[in-house]
Amino acid sequence: MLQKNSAFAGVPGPVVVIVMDGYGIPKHAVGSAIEAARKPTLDRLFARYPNITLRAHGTAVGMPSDDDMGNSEVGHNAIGAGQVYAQGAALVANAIAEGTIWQGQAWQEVVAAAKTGALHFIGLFSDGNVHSHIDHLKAMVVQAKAEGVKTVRIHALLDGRDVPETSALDYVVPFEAFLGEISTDGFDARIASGGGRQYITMDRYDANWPMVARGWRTHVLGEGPQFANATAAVEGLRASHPGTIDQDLPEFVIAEFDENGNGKPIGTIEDGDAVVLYNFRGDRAIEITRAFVEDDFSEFDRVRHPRVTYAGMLQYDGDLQLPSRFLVPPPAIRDTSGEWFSKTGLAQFACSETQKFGHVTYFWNGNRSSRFDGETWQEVPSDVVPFEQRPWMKAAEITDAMIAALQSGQYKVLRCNYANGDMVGHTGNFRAATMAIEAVDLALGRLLKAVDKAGGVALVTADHGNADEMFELDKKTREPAVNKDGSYKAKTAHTLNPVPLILYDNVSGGRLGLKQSETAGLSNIAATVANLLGLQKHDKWDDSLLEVK
Ligand SMILES: O=C(O)[C@@H](CO)OP(=O)(O)O
Ligand SMILES: [Mn+2]
Ligand SMILES: [Mn+2]
Repeated sequence: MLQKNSAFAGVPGPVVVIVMDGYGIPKHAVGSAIEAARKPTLDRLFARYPNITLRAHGTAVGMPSDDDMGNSEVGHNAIGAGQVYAQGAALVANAIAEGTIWQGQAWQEVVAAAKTGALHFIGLFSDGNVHSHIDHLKAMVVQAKAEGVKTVRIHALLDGRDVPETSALDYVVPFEAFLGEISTDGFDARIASGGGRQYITMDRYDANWPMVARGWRTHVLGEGPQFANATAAVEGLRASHPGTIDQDLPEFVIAEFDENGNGKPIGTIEDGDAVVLYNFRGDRAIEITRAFVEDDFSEFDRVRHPRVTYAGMLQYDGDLQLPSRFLVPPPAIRDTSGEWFSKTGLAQFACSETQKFGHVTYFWNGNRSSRFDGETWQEVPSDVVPFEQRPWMKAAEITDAMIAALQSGQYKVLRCNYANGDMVGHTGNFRAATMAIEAVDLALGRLLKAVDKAGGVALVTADHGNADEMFELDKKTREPAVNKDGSYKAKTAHTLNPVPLILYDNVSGGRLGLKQSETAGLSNIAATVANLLGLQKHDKWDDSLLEVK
């Protein structure tokens, strides 16, 4: 149980944490959908309520370096756990640098299997470091050759979401050159299939299984438009789908062609092969993993289920042991706020729409898929549409659910995530992103009234930036980069900007404030919530930011 706090007895009503996904504090007005949005509620909050900025990227959230942007996994892990752990990106990089990954049983089993079959790598093909890093893939290909593997096939998911929106060839061309150079002495490594990450394979939270089914048919069955290599595939698909950015490109299969032009896929996945999913982040890795490892599987018709030695880069879900074979142990996130509020007997409510549902549940609770006692989780089904067409997403419905939960009087701690700023920010559509922020603002206005009625307070924050920077920045000046024709290049990725923390409090009579410090970050939120509840923080949690006058 968390102990009572002598400095402050706690607010009368509940404490609500509101995460505006992808809402950073912009450095430039130009290109910021947040600056451009009409947002009277947020303007009022910033003007009248205590607010500070929090670090939400780099080492402050357990990423390898401060050049790494934040993301939902590390952000929600830090908020929920109140602590910073070295995250997947850092753990894998270290395991490779120190060579421990090669000594592990999982890698050895993969290599053993691949000596008779082929070794397949499936994953996000960029250096975004949100789900994966291409350097990890490269290191594994080199090591596989050194350990006597003969055939490597790569199934490359084009990014354009954590890296510039049409940058696929910046990765594919040098990588195919590297594979060409290393394919000597009987070693044969090639890209065998791929497609846009938002079109195949990398769905999350059961939002769109047909996406995973398309990935399966592409990678495993070798079905799809055929090309001679991945460079030709990207060029060909761009020509046939003008204006489509990398993340949305359709699937492709690499084939060898006979003299009649009939193509035979070079890398279907067969019995006896080994498969490594080299993404370290779990949300978008779980569904395709299930398709490989489950005997009894009904999400889609696999047509053929090859018996393979399957390994994840990490274990993506510790509760479900998914997958059972993994190359690097995941961060052992313990003593989360969800667990300790539960042990203290507080009823908790978590809500978001499908796209972010796991963020406020699974990531929040330290990559744990089961509930703690006293937790209620409510999912609002997301639309399956390009989100620039519906920038309001489910903000209204999430708000309805939160208001109902507040009115029920059942919950002492509530949390929700508004997906809009992030999901629409990722489309690169400035106008839609502006509307996304306006939708969140409208929702917030309604939700905060219900917080007042319940005698509670809210912490309004975000997990990382996105909509705050909708144009690529010049690498040197860090200002929005201008194309030759004076236009800007759309940016789809997260940002390195800090995020707000606003204390919406109409109950303490102005006694409560927030401490700004240079190190204040997302991991300070859990202790702040505890203090607002009149409780001391857990020893493991980073300090509270609450000031009591
Ligand atoms: O869409 C995703 O998978 C990531 C970007 O790669 O975004 P977020 O971390 O906000 O979920
Ligand atoms: Mn996010
Ligand atoms: Mn995002």
